[in-house]
Amino acid sequence: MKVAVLGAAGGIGQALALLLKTQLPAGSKLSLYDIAPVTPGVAVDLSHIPTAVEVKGFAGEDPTPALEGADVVLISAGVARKPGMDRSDLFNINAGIVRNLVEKCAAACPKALIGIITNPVNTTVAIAAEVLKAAGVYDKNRLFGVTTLDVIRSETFIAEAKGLNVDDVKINVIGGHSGVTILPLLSQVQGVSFSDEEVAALTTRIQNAGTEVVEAKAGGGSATLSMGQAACRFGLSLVRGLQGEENVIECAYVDGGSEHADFFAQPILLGKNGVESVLAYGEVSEFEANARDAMLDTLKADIKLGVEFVK
Ligand SMILES: NC(=O)C1=CN([C@@H]2O[C@H](COP(=O)(O)OP(=O)(O)OC[C@H]3O[C@@H](n4cnc5c(N)ncnc54)[C@H](O)[C@@H]3O)[C@@H](O)[C@H]2O)C=CC1
Ligand SMILES: O=C([O-])CC(=O)C(=O)O
Repeated sequence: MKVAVLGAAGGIGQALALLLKTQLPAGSKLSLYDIAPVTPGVAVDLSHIPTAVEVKGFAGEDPTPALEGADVVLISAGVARKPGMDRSDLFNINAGIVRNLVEKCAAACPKALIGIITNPVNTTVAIAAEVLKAAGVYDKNRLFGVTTLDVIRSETFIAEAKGLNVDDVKINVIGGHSGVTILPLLSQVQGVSFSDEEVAALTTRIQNAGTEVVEAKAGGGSATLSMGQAACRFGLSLVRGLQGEENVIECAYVDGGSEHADFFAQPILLGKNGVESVLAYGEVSEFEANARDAMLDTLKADIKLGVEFVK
């Protein structure tokens, strides 16, 4: 199994690479690419950790050598937010970066599962899809917006608020990955109930959790370590699915035939070809149904921006 990380010298990339070096199955290959010249050195550094995962690092303008033979590509290349910015403010720079990198994926590893971390995810995933379509290699089951950070934050905040063992907390987070488009389905969490006030407060905290980190880092970037953990969880789930493991389920932002929008985050069953099936997200409360319906104009506009950027 070969996993490539694009943006590997960055805050997320380095954390993710470390976790993958220590957690990928024995015999895996880890391929690190970034425009930053330090990247081969990041790989040398990681290569001294005694695990049966081979690491190689690549820098420069062309990611192709890093991508050849890749089964999974995780993309965190691009710029991150500073206080006062929205994720959509990253579009001007990150749209072109994602377009160019996915063009290289289409040529070098057209069958790879591609996970997009770079913001604004609601839009960059649509860009990636259009690029893959233009190259004639689009398979909707192989492209994912990584929204796992919203899931792990929800698990953490719910466990804290309710005094639960965090390992026992499971939740679906649907929609997209910014502001009101992030919708944790708190009504479905087993073994616990929330007052209306708690639902409102927890939902808002989960939606604003990225900003919480951006403000706390005070100009030094956005979530990197928790995102590294989230991307590792998601990447390992992709690998487990590819290896034929059963019942591997994650929420992700996919082109899954949703009635709500062309791309929508919801639970998916992973398998040997990426998305094995898109799962229903189940019953929702009135609060959640209203929040879901209210987000759709924003989500659809974010998607349209990405489609038009490529066309
Ligand atoms: N999906 C999600 O839940 C989350 C997404 N993000 C997003 O992830 C992205 C990366 O964040 P950080 O790692 O904190 O940023 P960072 O600035 O620490 O790292 C970004 C890396 O991308 C590299 N890069 C820039 N252009 C490139 C190109 N054309 N090819 C290859 N590498 C290139 C840079 O050299 C840098 O090493 C941001 O857009 C951020 O908003 C951040 C947190 C959560
Ligand atoms: O908020 C940001 O800019 C980074 C991000 O997507 C998150 O932490 O969820």
